[in-house]
Amino acid sequence: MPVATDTNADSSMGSSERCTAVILPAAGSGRRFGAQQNKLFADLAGKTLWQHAAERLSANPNVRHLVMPISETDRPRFEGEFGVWIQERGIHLVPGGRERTDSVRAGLDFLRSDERFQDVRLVAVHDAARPLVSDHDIGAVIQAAAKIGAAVLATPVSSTVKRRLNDEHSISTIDRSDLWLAQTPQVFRLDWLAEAYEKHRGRPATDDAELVERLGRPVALIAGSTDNLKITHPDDLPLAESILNRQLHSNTMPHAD
Ligand SMILES: Nc1ccn([C@@H]2O[C@H](COP(=O)(O)OP(=O)(O)OP(=O)(O)O)[C@@H](O)[C@H]2O)c(=O)n1
Ligand SMILES: C[C@](O)(CO)[C@H](O)COP(=O)(O)O
Repeated sequence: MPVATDTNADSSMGSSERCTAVILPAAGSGRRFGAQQNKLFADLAGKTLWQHAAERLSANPNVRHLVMPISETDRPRFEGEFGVWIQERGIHLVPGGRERTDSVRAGLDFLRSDERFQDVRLVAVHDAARPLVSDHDIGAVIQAAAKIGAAVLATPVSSTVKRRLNDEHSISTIDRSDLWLAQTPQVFRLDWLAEAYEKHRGRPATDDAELVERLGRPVALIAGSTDNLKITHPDDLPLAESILNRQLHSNTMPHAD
């Protein structure tokens, strides 16, 4: 599969064909982060992680709707402490599920069940735990999906990859030359993602692209940035703070003439 690093999107494709709804899965438990609360409520430069993610996706001109699957445990906090913020941005809260795919399915079912969203052609699924995705990368993956039907952001593997065999001291090395680390947003034609979830019978999948791959559909790989990290472990938060400082600083630095 060729890797598109800069999509020359089909400019003839009108904005209506790129009308995008975002599903922002936020219903996880943050087990690996180890906090008392859902890691998505962690503070990053004065805003929570999920708010950074929601704002960045909403800033793309193709994004018309945002649906956020949440856990019922967190619902009082989302509706209380953040209720006005959510309402002002027209974010729709839906009950998430046990697995990430259950939460995405819930968001997808909500989009497909309501005529308010009949203009949607593309669905962008983005982890609420990825607060630092860039405008450029969001635009690139949406444009690629508008052209190809499906696209994911990813970064090439830059370290040697080892597989641990049965004996803990036995390992093997995997050829990394065509290996990429998938990120989100992952963007799909609505009908492709709907078909993928209709045919999904619970076989584990750690991302949504895998479900669309199982249909045999093309999925473009769009080279993204390592800045777009997923906050998974406690050490990821200070790393995100330094990345955000750099992003903010570079945006405000006067351009050298
Ligand atoms: N049942 C689930 C599981 C995950 N997610 C969301 O999917 C994204 C990526 O998942 P991950 O980073 O694994 O978050 P958690 O599942 O919360 O983390 P952990 O596996 O450590 O519990 C997160 O925004 C998370 O909230 C979700 O909406 N529903
Ligand atoms: C979807 C994803 O972010 C792509 O890398 C990743 O698979 C999510 O994994 P998680 O264990 O649900 O965080």
